[in-house]
Amino acid sequence: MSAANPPSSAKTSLVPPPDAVAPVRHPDAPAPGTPLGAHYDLCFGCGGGQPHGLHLVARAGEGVSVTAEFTVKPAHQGAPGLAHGGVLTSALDETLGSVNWLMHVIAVTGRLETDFLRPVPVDTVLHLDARVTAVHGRKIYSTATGRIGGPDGPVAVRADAVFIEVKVEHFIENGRQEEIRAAMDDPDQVRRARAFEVNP
Ligand SMILES: CCCCCCCCCCCC(=O)SCCNC(=O)CCNC(=O)[C@H](O)C(C)(C)COP(=O)(O)OP(=O)(O)OC[C@H]1O[C@@H](n2cnc3c(N)ncnc32)[C@H](O)[C@@H]1OP(=O)(O)O
Repeated sequence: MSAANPPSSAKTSLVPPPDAVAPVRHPDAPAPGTPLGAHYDLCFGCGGGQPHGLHLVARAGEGVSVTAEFTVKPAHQGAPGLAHGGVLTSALDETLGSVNWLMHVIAVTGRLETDFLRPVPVDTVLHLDARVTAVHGRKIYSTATGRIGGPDGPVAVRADAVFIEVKVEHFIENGRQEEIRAAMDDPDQVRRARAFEVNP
């Protein structure tokens, strides 16, 4: 194994360590049922201004959980008439990313493992559900499902993930300046806060 392709190890395990703690919903988190809106207008997952994006719509759930819907469009195909697996993983990633906001924590995906259980045809609405299961230091352990045929339909995809809490500097130091400036100037205060402040 080369250094450029390090092996996964216990450090990247998706199983929380024994001394992990339960996630805590921030007192100012939006009430269950409240739409979360996009954290960034050009986000591939949730941004309304991203013509090639998923336009996923997420809502706060109970505790540290969210629900979301994503409609598979013809642009999302892999096999003829079926959603591309990477697109479905993106929908899971976006849903899992949005749930961290209920703790008012900024975090990025460290590891994401997806199970594909059923094919998902074009025009299907994928009903997503994500929740944080445990927190250990900066590591946030979470899980998500995507169902078809309705919110209580069969599970088509599922994922487990570890997100890593980061400071806002993560984006400022690594992102492109023109997009960072545009996001900071966003007149939508909630969206600007979700992108750049932990405790607005
Ligand atoms: C503006 C929009 C806002 C809102 C943002 C919302 C965005 C939503 C979009 C969906 C989400 C995405 O796709 S986010 C984009 C995709 N992800 C990324 O680009 C992340 C790229 N990776 C990185 O930048 C880095 O590797 C980090 C930040 C993840 C970790 O680097 P670091 O900060 O130096 O931290 P490090 O010391 O290495 O590790 C800290 C702890 O995390 C553990 N850890 C580190 N990497 C992993 C890993 N892959 N899997 C498991 N665990 C890991 C370590 O073992 C350690 O545990 P211990 O020793 O403490 O026990």
